[in-house]
This record gives sequence, structure tokens and C-alpha cells, in this order.
Amino acid sequence: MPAGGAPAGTPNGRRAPVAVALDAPDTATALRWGRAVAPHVAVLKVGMELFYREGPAVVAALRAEGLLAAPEGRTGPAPAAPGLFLDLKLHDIPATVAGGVRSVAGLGPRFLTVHAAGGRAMIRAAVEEAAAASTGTPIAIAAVTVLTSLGEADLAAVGLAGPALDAARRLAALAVEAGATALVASPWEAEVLRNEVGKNVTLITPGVRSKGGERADQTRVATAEEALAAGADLVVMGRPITAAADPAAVAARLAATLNGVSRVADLR
Ligand SMILES: O=C(O)c1cc(=O)[nH]c(=O)n1[C@@H]1O[C@H](COP(=O)(O)O)[C@@H](O)[C@H]1O
Repeated sequence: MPAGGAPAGTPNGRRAPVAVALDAPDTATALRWGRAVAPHVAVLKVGMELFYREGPAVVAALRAEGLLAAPEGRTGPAPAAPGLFLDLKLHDIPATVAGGVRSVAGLGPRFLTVHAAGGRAMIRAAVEEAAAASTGTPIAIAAVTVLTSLGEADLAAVGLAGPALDAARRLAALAVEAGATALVASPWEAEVLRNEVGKNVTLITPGVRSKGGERADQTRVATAEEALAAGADLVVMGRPITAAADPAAVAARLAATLNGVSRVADLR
């Protein structure tokens, strides 16, 4: 049992560097999934489907059950519960984005997403507001580079100069320069981005699937092991876990497999 009395997610007591996307239609479903996976993973992600319907109350409900760490910060060498990844993908004029950050800062997210394509001033506004409004654990502004659902033809269709790797590099550099301390990209870009932004930026990769697994709407995909080996700190997984017959078993298996692969010991 790790210090702090947290349940052991992996054989050595570390939580796996996985953010489970709770893309649930309601709080009851999110709580059910959260109970199943929280003992095994470092982060729970609340995104637009759940947050638009349930609002801040869903975060309070997850915390009330001990499924999310308290916003005040660490209580010991091992986190008592997963951290909150609030995935709202803010993308608007700087003042509006700053207002959005201010409105959710009290929820104590460990990560909060903005679209890097919103530009330097917007990202800087988010970063500054996050620093000013944080009430506990610092909020990392995570800039989403090129969505993992997009392929090369999609980039061309929206007028984003590709290939995806170049677009991700460009957006990552801009975001880090504007103060973002986390980046979201596909596993395909992880190695290059890691080399370019250094080790102090948290690299988050969605688009994670098992070998031959159902891609659904994802395009630039790899396995969790591949993503971590390429330099990711945290992999995001939703449906491969939450749509499984037994999400707890899938999360436990994943945690056991990833134990030892991760670069960061107790991400949260
Ligand atoms: O910001 C994200 O988390 C994100 C960025 C991205 O480029 N691609 C992406 O899939 N995501 C999120 O990661 C999760 C992936 O879910 P699954 O495809 O079900 O594993 C979803 O909640 C997406 O909103």
C-alpha cells in the first residue's frame, strides 16, 4: 500500500499514466466508470459531453466519492486519487477564454485544454488566468495541436498546412512559447515533439488503441506502449476502456502492462 493509503493501481503502487475519458451522458454513468478505473489510473478526463450536461456538479460528485484528488494538491508521495483533466478545448478571443478559465479554475483541474489554433495571445491569456485563479495545485494549460481524428486530407480541407507532423510542430512551438506547459498531440508526433520541447512539457497523447482495435473516429493512432515509448507522459483512452464489458478489468490489465514503461512516476 503506498503512503497516503491510496489503493495500488499497479504492482508497485503507482497509478498508470493513463487519463480515462469519461465521455458519459450523465453523472451516474461517469461515477460508475470512475469507480471502475480510479484505482488504476493517474487521471480522469471530463470533457464536453459530460460537462455541458452536468456542469461543475459532476466534478463535485466524483470528488465526493473520492474518485478525484482534492484540488489543494498532493497529500503524500502517492496521490490519493486521480487528478482532474478538464477537457473543454477552449477556442475564442483571449478575453473570453480567460473568462472561461476563471470560471472553472475553482474546480482544481490538473490539466485544462485550449486549442493551440486559437493563437499566441489566446493561449497566453489562458496561462495567465490559470496562474492567477488557481486555488491549489497549479493548472497546466494543455494546448491541443492537431486533433487525432484528422488525416492529411482533412488538414488540406480545412486549410491547415500539413503534413500533420509539421502542423503539430508549428502549433506546439507556438503554444509553448505562449506559456502552455502541456501539449496534446497524436502518438505519431510524440517523439519529434518530445525532442523539440524538452522534458518539462507534459506530452499527452489521445488516439490510443490496442493493436487491431476498433479505431472508430480516430485516425492517427498507436498503442499505449508505443505512445509512452515515443515520449508521451500521459495517454488518453476512452471507449477502449469505458465501452468494454468490464472497464475495471481492462484498466487493471493496462496498468499492469504499462507499469515500468512510464517516464513520470505519479502524474496527476
Ligand atoms: O483533447 C483531447 O483529449 C483529445 C484531443 C485529440 O486530438 N483527440 C482526442 O481524441 N481527444 C480526446 O480523447 C478522447 C479519446 O477517446 P477515445 O477515442 O474513446 O479513446 C476523447 O475524449 C477526445 O475528446
